[in-house]
Formats: sequence, structure tokens, C-alpha cells
Amino acid sequence: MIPLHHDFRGETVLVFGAGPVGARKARRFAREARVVVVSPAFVDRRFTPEGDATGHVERVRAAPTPGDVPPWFERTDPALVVAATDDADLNAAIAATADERGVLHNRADRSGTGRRPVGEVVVPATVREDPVVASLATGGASPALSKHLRQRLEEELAGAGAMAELTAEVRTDLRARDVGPDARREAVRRVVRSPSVWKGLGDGSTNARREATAVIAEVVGDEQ
Ligand SMILES: C[C@@]1(CC(=O)O)C2=NC(=C\c3[nH]c(c(CCC(=O)O)c3CC(=O)O)Cc3[nH]c(c(CC(=O)O)c3CCC(=O)O)/C=C3\N/C(=C\2)[C@@H](CCC(=O)O)[C@]3(C)CC(=O)O)/[C@H]1CCC(=O)O
Ligand SMILES: NC(=O)c1ccc[n+]([C@@H]2O[C@H](COP(=O)([O-])OP(=O)(O)OC[C@H]3O[C@@H](n4cnc5c(N)ncnc54)[C@H](O)[C@@H]3O)[C@@H](O)[C@H]2O)c1
Repeated sequence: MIPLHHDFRGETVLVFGAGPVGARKARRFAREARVVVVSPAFVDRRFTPEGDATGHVERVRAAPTPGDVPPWFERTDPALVVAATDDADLNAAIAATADERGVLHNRADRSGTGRRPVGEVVVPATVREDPVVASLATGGASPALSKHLRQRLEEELAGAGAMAELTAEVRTDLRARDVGPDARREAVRRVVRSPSVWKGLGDGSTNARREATAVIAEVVGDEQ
């Protein structure tokens, strides 16, 4: 399986089932999308989006049968549908409806590395250091391992978002100074590898910027 990144801003994600898994997926997608969760029961779960997102999750109390599934697609026009109920037949009907309509779908009740239709997506564990995002999956083999590796990567990626922003600025500055592409590439490479810049990011962006300027000067001189 090959990971891709989707932009869900302005889109709707339709989730069936509000157990721990449905709630987790709803929080995840509410970071960007409008999320509608359909379930007969909502037991004491958190539905506020992850991170600093301001979106919200719409909860609809209903217990659709497989035959009731298509009208939900018409009502909400989803970009992605999540089947997270504890009813295998219903989850299968949700997946089949999505497949017929060419809508991306995720089945919470199916793991394993067997072949999936191309519209059936797996939700990875993610580490976010905006704008950096790392996703981990095990081809459906071991979600517990994905979670464990995600926790380990969280430490590894601390500061990566700030590094992405800093190097984007560095690239823009070097372009403005008419530094040629080879020197620019070398300077940016040295910045992302520099322990002193990473350390500076931990201490605040002014320190990081100063360290980066010193590293860049080694490549292109220090004229402004
Ligand atoms: C990564 C993560 C993302 C997320 O869901 O947000 C995610 N599962 C997470 C946690 C987790 N899931 C399970 C456990 C208990 C330990 C265990 O059994 O292993 C734990 C750990 C825990 O809860 O501590 C059990 C489980 N998972 C699936 C089944 C279905 C089945 O086999 O029937 C069952 C068994 C149900 C049963 O038998 O009872 C199915 C899927 N779970 C996936 C993703 C997809 C594969 C990703 C991959 O390729 O690795 C896939 C295929 C479909 C999908 O959901 O997209 C999230 C961690 C988020 C984080 O913390 O970072
Ligand atoms: N992907 C994962 O990480 C993962 C982890 C554990 C379990 N699972 C699988 O995913 C399924 C969901 O897990 P869970 O722990 O949240 O289960 P759960 O049993 O706690 O929740 C199931 C939810 O589905 C709802 N539901 C029942 N009938 C419905 C209907 N007709 N329409 C809409 N919603 C309906 C229930 O009210 C409940 O909110 C499990 O059955 C299991 O197979 C997946």
C-alpha cells in the first residue's frame, strides 16, 4: 500500500458508529473536514477535533439498516466514509455503497494485509508537527505497532515543523539574494542537518535563525 495525503478542507466525512473507534476517527477528520457521525448511541465520548482545529462534529442519532445507507450518502455528499459500527453486515453495506459510488472509505473492522479495493483506505497513525506530518502503517497487520512507533517518533520529530518553516524562509532569502541553485541546495541541506540549528529551535526561533545564518555563511559568504 502506498500512502497519499488528502486535503479535506471544505469536505464532509461521514462516520457510521460512535464507539471508541468511530469517535477517534471523527476527531481525526474534524481537524479539517465537516464530520457527520450517525449512530443509535453516543456514550460519553469526546468529539472535539484534535489539535487546535475549530471544526465540530455533527452527531445524528439513527440506526440505519443496510438499505438505509445510500440516502445518507445523498444527504451528506461525503468525500470519505468510515464504517465503524459493530455490525459486520452494515459495515459491508457501507463499503459496498461507497465502492459503487467511487467514494473513499475506511473499514474499522478489517485488518490484515489482504488485497483491498483501491477506494478502501487505511487510516495510519500520525505524528504532526505542522507543516510536517509523518504517517505510520503496517499494511493493516499490526495497529498496536503503528501506535507504539508513533509514540517513539513523536520525540524524534520534535521541532521538525519549525525546521520546515525556517528552511522555507532560508530558501526564499537565498533566492532573493540571487544565490544559484547548487549553493542554495547545499545551504539548505546543511541547515536541516545542523545540530546547532536543531538545538536553537528548541530554545526559540531567534536562536535558530542566528545559527542558520552562521551555517549558510559557510556556503555563500555572509553578505546580506
Ligand atoms: C493506527 C490507528 C489509526 C486510527 O485508527 O486512528 C489504527 N488503529 C489504531 C489503534 C488500534 N487498533 C486496534 C488496537 C488494539 C490492538 C490490536 O488488536 O492490534 C489498537 C491499539 C490501541 O487501541 O491501543 C485494533 C484493531 N485495528 C483494526 C482492527 C480491525 C480488525 O482486525 O477487525 C482491530 C482489531 C479489533 C479486534 O479484533 O478487537 C483495524 C485497523 N486499525 C488501523 C489503524 C488500520 C491499520 C493501520 C496499520 O496498518 O497499522 C486498520 C486496518 C483499519 C483502520 O481503522 O483504518 C490507531 C492508532 C492511533 C494512534 O494512537 O496513533
Ligand atoms: N480500527 C481500529 O482501530 C479498531 C479497534 C478496535 C476494534 N475495531 C473494530 O471496529 C468496530 C468498532 O469498534 P468500537 O470499539 O468502536 O466498537 P463499539 O461496539 O464500542 O461501537 C460500535 C458503535 O456502532 C454503533 N452502531 C450499532 N449499530 C449501528 C447502526 N445500525 N448504525 C450506526 N451505528 C451503529 C453503536 O451504537 C456503537 O456506537 C469493532 O466492531 C471492531 O471490529 C477497530
